[in-house]
Amino acid sequence: MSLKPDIIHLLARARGDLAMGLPVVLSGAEGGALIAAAETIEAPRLAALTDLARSAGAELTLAVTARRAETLKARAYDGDLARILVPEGAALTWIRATASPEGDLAHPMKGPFRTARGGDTRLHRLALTLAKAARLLPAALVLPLPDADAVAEGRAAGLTILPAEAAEAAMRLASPPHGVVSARVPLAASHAGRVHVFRPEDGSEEHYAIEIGAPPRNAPVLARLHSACFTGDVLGSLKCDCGPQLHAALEQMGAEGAGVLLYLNQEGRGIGLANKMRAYSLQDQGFDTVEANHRLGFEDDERDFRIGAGILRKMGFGAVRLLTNNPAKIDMMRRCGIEVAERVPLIVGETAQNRHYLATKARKSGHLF
Ligand SMILES: Nc1nc2c(ncn2[C@@H]2O[C@H](COP(=O)(O)OP(=O)(O)OP(=O)(O)O)[C@@H](O)[C@H]2O)c(=O)[nH]1
Ligand SMILES: [Zn+2]
Repeated sequence: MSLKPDIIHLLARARGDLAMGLPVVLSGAEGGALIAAAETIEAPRLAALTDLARSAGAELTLAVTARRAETLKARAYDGDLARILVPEGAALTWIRATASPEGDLAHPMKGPFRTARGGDTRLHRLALTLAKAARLLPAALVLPLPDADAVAEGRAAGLTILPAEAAEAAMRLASPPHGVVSARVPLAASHAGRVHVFRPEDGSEEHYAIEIGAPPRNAPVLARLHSACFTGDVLGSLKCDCGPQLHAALEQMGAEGAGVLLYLNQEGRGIGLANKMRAYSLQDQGFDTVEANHRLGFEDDERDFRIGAGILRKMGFGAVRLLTNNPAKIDMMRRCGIEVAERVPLIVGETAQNRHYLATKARKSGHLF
């Protein structure tokens, strides 16, 4: 048996390396690229990357999503992304300010930015996918490596070498979490509570299922797919309706005697807590929840609902009565092969502070209130 890591392990290493400011080598058919996350790279490694670019005569670019490019008024010739040319001698502050909207209003005239046009953008796209998977800002420095020798230098320096094609294929696949353990937990909403812990094969966050009673597997189960919201669920934030929705769903399951609530660690609709807090800062500058996501470079919703569907199936549920106001969740469940026999509305927790947030969800995301 080989002890070598496979592509799933290498992907987990790549996410960890990027999160800690280490570059990663993406290897292609011939050469590849050296990539680093704009949010975490520090000055000495940026200097090393710039030196390498200069000595190799290669163009260092900052890949950003088309959403971020729109805010920066940078031309996105590549559809969903733009490759901003990093000017000679650009400092770390330039990289960070281009990647992050924190200072956009204070310094509105950042550009003009020059962007690359033509050529292969595959590795840039993969770099952005990896940055998002590491819950970082979606912006990555990309330095093309001309040949196998350059890739070998990265290996010699101890960097993670990620075969690009295999990585793309592996990231497209859903990684169904497997059940690790379950135990009885009596809850205020029901004494017949049981918490199951699920662990994805790809080394990403664990997810939880809270089973109330003993719902039969051959009938639609009262179900809630709840995405983690540290501020709402734990702190009782008034900016959203998550906490009241969490408790109301459990209470309804307790009252009916059966149900399943999936607690999915997809904080901030899949962008992570740090990025959600960045979005909250933008909301304090007057942007709504969707605009804030876009200015950061994200789509409205970055969650992968295949995870929730996979957990339901692992638990033996094929049909649900889904507690939600979000029609996209119903569509996603159906597309993932879970029958939605009924939508059960879950309208609780409106406050003076979240009225605007809920109105935006209704107007822009089609929520049914
Ligand atoms: N990015 C971002 N995420 C937010 C914001 N406010 C709340 N969230 C997150 O949004 C998610 C809310 O998820 P859900 O409770 O599943 O809500 P939903 O998709 O609106 O659908 P239903 O509640 O089922 O109707 C949680 O992960 C929160 O952390 C925000 O302003 N920006
Ligand atoms: Zn919330």
